[in-house]
Amino acid sequence: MLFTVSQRFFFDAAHTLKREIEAEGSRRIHGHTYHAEVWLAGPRNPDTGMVIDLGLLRRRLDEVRELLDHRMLDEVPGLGAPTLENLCLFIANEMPDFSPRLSRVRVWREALGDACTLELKP
Ligand SMILES: Nc1nc2c(c(=O)[nH]1)N=C([C@H](O)[C@H](O)COP(=O)(O)OP(=O)(O)OP(=O)(O)O)CN2
Ligand SMILES: [Zn+2]
Repeated sequence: MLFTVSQRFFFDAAHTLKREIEAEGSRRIHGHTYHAEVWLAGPRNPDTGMVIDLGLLRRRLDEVRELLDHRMLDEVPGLGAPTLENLCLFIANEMPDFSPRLSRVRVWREALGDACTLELKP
């Protein structure tokens, strides 16, 4: 049996984005509230009844959030262009200790209805 546990966090950040369309607005420094969710898949430990203690995931996500919250995303080392795709990849890459179980990362902007999901396991 495979169980999947997940946790969400949000962060507020500024960015600019070079685009072919709607370029003017995107090029000006502005901010969004981003939401992220991380899924871990694995067997349940029969002794603990857990895939992993979600407190461990929460502690790691608090550290990842610190790298993004109230930041200018254009200047975050290792992110690249501040797109939803790169934010998914950045969050996944900041959790190497969880990678054997990391199955999905999703980042979205409620206000705009934009979302991106990175699938890490078939
Ligand atoms: N594949 C992707 N396409 C786009 C992304 C993305 O992350 N991946 N991001 C954007 C924009 O950032 C997003 O649509 C928001 O637009 P933006 O100009 O950044 O901010 P606004 O508040 O001006 O949003 P409006 O849609 O103009 O209201 C685009 N494409
Ligand atoms: Zn934007």
